[in-house]
Amino acid sequence: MEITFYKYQGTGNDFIMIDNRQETFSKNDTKLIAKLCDRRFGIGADGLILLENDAETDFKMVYYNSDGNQSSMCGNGGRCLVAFAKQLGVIENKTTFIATDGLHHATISENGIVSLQMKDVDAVKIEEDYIFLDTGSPHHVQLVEDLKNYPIKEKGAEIRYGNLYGQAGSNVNFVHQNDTDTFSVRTYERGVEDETLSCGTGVTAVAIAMKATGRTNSDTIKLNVEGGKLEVSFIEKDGKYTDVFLKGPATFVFEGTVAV
Ligand SMILES: N[C@@H](CCC[C@H](N)C(=O)O)C(=O)O
Repeated sequence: MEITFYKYQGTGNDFIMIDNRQETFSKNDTKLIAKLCDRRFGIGADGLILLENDAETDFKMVYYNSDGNQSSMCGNGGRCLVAFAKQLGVIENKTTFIATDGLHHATISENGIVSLQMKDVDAVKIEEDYIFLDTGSPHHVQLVEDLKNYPIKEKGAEIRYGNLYGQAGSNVNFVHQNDTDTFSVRTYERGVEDETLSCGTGVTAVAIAMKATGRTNSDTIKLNVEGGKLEVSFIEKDGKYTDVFLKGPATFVFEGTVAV
């Protein structure tokens, strides 16, 4: 059997997109999904995303990490899925879709910039040397001195598999402040078990964490990631974050078919 797939990337976080509105894809085949994401034996990607029909919204998002397991919300993947939905003709320039963490509203510009509304954040756990919050996926955030040379995979895995986060683990974001409203971020991603070039829920967590700890007074924050630039904006009132938007490019790379 052959399946048609579309490869997208959002600031270097890359995904296999599949139109599963006919529900023909083997959704529970963890080994197949991991093989499709494998960068030597498969197509290669940080994750795989299914676009499915939904009775109440434009479409449903189903997200898998490259380990083949279904996971929590993917911000860059959500942005790429909006662009994919437009390419398929499912939407024009705005949409509401459902994902594992609830409803998401989004717009896409003519030049492929997607602004995705993320879930509200009511709880930010501030510790002495790190911050933890959930932006649709769990994120550990900590500032480091020399981000450029920091051992991301080694230190990220220590935290991800350490005692802090138990069986579920967490994504881990290492941060450097560049100026009053700009930060550089490198992310170790749970379920990829390596550094990715960008993580959308991760930079959203960093932006909120930097506001919550007084590192910035801005409500629109620029994030430099290894694969490009993203922007996060929000409304903060009494430690609650609403109208949270993740904005940046979502790019179609190629279309193909693969034997499964
Ligand atoms: N790259 C994603 C995050 C995907 C989910 C994450 N790896 C997890 O399992 O929590 C993003 O852009 O948010």
